[in-house]
Amino acid sequence: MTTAPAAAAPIAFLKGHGTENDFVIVPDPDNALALPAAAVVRLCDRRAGIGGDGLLHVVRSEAHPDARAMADRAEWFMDYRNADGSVAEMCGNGVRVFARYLQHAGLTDAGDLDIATRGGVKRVHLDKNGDITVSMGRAVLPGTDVTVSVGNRAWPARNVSMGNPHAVVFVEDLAHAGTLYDPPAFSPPAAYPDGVNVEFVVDRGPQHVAMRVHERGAAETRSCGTGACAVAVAAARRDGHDPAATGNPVTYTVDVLGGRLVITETPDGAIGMSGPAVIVAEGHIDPAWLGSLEFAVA
Ligand SMILES: N[C@@H](CCC[C@H](N)C(=O)O)C(=O)O
Repeated sequence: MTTAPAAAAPIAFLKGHGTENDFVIVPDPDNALALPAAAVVRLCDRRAGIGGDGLLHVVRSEAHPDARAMADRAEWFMDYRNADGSVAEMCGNGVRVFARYLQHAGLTDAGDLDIATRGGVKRVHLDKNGDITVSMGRAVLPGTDVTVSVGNRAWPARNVSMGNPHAVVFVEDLAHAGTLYDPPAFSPPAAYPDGVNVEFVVDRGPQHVAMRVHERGAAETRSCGTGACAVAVAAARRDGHDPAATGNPVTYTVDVLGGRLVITETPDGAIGMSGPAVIVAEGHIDPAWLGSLEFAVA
């Protein structure tokens, strides 16, 4: 008598977004799933898969080699992947959606929690008004001269690191960024050896700007949290605001295509970002489809 092989267990997923920067969420506390880049690409595919700008792999820090050293400070690790399957150091909207997932799953209460990321441990506050605030750490502004170009237009850009790389460009009109299907060109190449997220920014009013973004590993998205922080700091320096020099915090409102983020930099250089984060759906991934993708259980 032959025995049929045991059917693979369905794999749970959720879908969420923060200011319409959207993510496939895959809870996997014990890090039992192998998530090769090809599987991430198909899961994030908006036609053949679930669809998302990126994927949030939810793993206990002690179960992931990239996070084990942070396990005493943060129980959960955001193993973040871009839609093209690449790994990124940090995702500001992602960490807020990650916190919303932990709350939704009953794994944390309203209040403060620490989340491990490849960009270090981030403190997240679940506000009573429904927004989520994340302490993003400090921006680094290397001061290198960078040029960004789209078509026959070129602009000087401000190089800002939020753990991941950004080029912030002030433009007269957001339409000048074009369709943003393709990554904007930049020079010199050595400024961003691993690629870059590019933000195009216009003024809306005092300490109020609007931006579009081309995200490394995803194309144009409707929001980017680390990008909004980079934009707020670049705009503040352009406008002559430096909290470290004056001792006063500075707040910028950053409008993105998918909503609004509020960014505050305090005199110690720490940057806080507030905005909404929503879980919109949950379900199960068909294991046969996953099998056809060679998406394997480790
Ligand atoms: N959307 C994110 C940033 C995600 C990573 C980025 N594409 C990169 O490769 O650095 C955010 O909200 O910060």
